[in-house]
Amino acid sequence: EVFTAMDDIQALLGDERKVVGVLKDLVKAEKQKMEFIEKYIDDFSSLFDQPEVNSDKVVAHPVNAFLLVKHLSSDWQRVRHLLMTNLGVIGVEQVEHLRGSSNLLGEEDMKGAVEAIVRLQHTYSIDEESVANGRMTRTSVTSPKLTTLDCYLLGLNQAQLGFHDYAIRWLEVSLKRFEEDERNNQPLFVSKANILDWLQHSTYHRGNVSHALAVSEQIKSIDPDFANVQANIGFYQQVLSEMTPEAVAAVEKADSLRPKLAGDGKYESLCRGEGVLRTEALKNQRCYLETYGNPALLLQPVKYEVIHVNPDIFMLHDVVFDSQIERIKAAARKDLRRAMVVIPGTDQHEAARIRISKSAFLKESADPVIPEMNARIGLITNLNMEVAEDLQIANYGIGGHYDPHYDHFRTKFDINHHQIDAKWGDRIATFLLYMTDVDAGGATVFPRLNLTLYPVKGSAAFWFNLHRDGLGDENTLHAGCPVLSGTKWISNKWIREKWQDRTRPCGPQPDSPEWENGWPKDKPVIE
Ligand SMILES: O=C(O)CCC(=O)C(=O)O
Ligand SMILES: [Fe+2]
Repeated sequence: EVFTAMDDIQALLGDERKVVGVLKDLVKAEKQKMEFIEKYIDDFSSLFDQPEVNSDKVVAHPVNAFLLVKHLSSDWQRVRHLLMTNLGVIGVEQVEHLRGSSNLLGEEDMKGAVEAIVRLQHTYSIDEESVANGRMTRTSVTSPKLTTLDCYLLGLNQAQLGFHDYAIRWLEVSLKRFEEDERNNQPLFVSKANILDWLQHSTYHRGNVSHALAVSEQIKSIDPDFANVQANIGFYQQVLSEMTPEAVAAVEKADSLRPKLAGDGKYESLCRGEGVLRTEALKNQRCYLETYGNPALLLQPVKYEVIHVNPDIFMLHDVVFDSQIERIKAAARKDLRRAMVVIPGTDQHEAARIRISKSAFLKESADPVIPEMNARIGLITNLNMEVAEDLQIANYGIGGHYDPHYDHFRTKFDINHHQIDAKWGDRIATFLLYMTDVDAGGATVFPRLNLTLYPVKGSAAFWFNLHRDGLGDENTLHAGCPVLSGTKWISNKWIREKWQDRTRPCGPQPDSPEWENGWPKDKPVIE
């Protein structure tokens, strides 16, 4: 896996500001060029296009003769030079030099960005008008109102990705904006027939042949020569002639009920904040201070917030310094940037670079901050770090998310999972450090427990994946919600099963013996 995501976009931005500067100069130069040529034309006209004056008489005037000679000699030389200088070519060279080959984004990147918008609309139930009007999020960062062409491109890319219901919604917005532009005499950068063409395509894919036919006929009335319009009409007529009127009516009815925008799964609803922050039973008791009797923690005990009991889930607060987080990020960037260079000997680069999330495991040798972190995690979880995996760093890109999953390998259906090595065993616990606050979205959710954990920079989610008898706890199913706005950086430490008996005794009972009435024994509540 490669590491790019938001960081990569930041890098693109710097170069792009220079590119825009170059283009501005270019437009200015091109305007001056055109102004001179226009003046060249006007000079001639003002000299000779005098009504009721004979051209012969005009050139008999010495000044006019001079002006005509000037027009044909020195002025022409200047115009000739301007016409021969192709500012466009110069501009292209400058821009491509500034961007460098690694900053060329392609179709895949476009698809990635479009897919992210679809996922965010779906997860957070955001309609396209809100997106198109710059009201996608309620954060301080806004987006501009989208143009007809923007909406059209979103629609056609969604159609190409097979999200036909979303495509239709976006193409309809595009159509509305097109008609507005037309009424207001605004320049049109896409034709109505093109918008309708993708609309008929997606409409057909949703099964509504009669409507696809109607849209195609509309295209034909605008432009009878539009590519494939005649063939499509013939095809749809053919398909319809083979359908019973009841079947046609049924699809029309089904299609007229626009699909629900919001994902109705538990995962999506928790991402939208429809869950709880901790179990009901823990409403009045939240935190205790933990030292594990360890002198190293006496001066600064760890603030354990109890989120859930069986499976045991905690939020640990203020576990690292911001300066440590910055060092971890820097170490990850250094390690991961190598993966995103152009593939040698080709002009290809990693596809879809702004998509989803990227991650990497960092060895202790990567940077002194890594062993420092590992030791700190051992101290505050009281678990043995000799049997833990390397620290994993992840950065989520636009719409980046992680579908519901277990961190453990062993299930009751697969007790000999190949990833459980004999020496270390399964992943007994997960320590998930949030290295950023997230503006909107990006929560960690537990669908079976109705829980939503919001990322807080410097806090860590910490939970046990295994029952005391060693079996994976299915209630630990969890997911990372799509990032709606902002950046999400996390570190994961997966701690293995072996040698953890001292602090996490195993036994025949699946659940924790240290708990009493939903609270850890002997821990005074603090607020
Ligand atoms: O991003 C999150 O909040 C969850 C990540 C996760 O579950 C994982 O990386 O295994
Ligand atoms: Fe996970």
